[in-house]
Amino acid sequence: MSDTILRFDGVSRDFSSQKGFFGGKRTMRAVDSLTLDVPRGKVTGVVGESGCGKSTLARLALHLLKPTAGHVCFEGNDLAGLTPAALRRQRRHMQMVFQDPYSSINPRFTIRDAVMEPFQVHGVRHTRAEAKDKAARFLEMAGLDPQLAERYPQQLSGGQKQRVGIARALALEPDLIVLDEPTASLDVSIQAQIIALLADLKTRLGLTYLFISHDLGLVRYFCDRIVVMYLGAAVEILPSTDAPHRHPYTRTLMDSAFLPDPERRKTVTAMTGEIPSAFERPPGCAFAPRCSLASSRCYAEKPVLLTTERHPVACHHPLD
Ligand SMILES: Nc1ncnc2c1ncn2[C@@H]1O[C@H](COP(=O)(O)OP(=O)(O)OP(=O)(O)O)[C@@H](O)[C@H]1O
Repeated sequence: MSDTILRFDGVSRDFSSQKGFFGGKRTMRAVDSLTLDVPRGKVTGVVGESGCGKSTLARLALHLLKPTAGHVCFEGNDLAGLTPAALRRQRRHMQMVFQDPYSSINPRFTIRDAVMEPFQVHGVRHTRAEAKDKAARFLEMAGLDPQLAERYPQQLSGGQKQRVGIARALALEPDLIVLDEPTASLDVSIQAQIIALLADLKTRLGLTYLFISHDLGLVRYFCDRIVVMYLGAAVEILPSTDAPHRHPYTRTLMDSAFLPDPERRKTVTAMTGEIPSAFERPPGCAFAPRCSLASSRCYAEKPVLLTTERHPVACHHPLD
């Protein structure tokens, strides 16, 4: 079995939109030539400012979106090359937890129906009694009293709803779970409980997580490695949470986070300048207009993600 469960190989994703009332279509690149291995059994965090392509990456991972270019391979299989039936079989092994799990669930479903729905969608045959038993087991695994199964989502708190979202993701016994801002809409204390639950499930079930978040403190706490994205591209892949930041963007981003530990707290640096438009990408480094180290080369030549002696970084002038 390969150490890599999921691989993005030169993946790009474009979106088109109408330009003005009489204008033609114009295209923006939300994910740009991304090559990334997601190692089995680890938590890979994806961070970056709003609009940098994190959610698009999450959807590409599960083939909820098709890449415009490149390949997304799960367990070595290019998802775009699978028949619909084979893709459905693969999807059983890869699930997603959304920020708001109930945005995609029928509000007239009971909690039990919501947890059992993946069995129907994926054609997993169970008698009603077996399905009920399984739903109770997964609710318990997600830290919920199975007695809640008869209730409706609107009768649950935010944290309980997210636990139902997690139970639903577990129902098909996946290997990979993509977590797209799973705690972003929860209170801090509930957030901590959900993260503790996810950490426990990962150990117990040997899961792999792709964890999308804009919360840098949380990513540093929960993830084994961190992918830093900027305008659709991975600019640095930190192999551990204490690895030195070599891309000027990573350093500014990390320094702009508020750290609870006063020992580790640095002077907070605000990110200045605007992110270039994804409709009109600059020819060189997309971070150059905001970077104090930018040279003429940075404006002219796009840096590629190269594995230096330390770890992959896409910068002409990486920091020591
Ligand atoms: N379906 C779509 N149609 C057109 N543009 C889209 C679509 N989905 C995403 N985009 C655009 O792609 C870019 C990346 O969006 P994405 O949601 O992936 O970013 P993000 O990093 O997850 O942002 P946030 O943290 O705010 O959720 C944005 O400019 C967004 O407007």
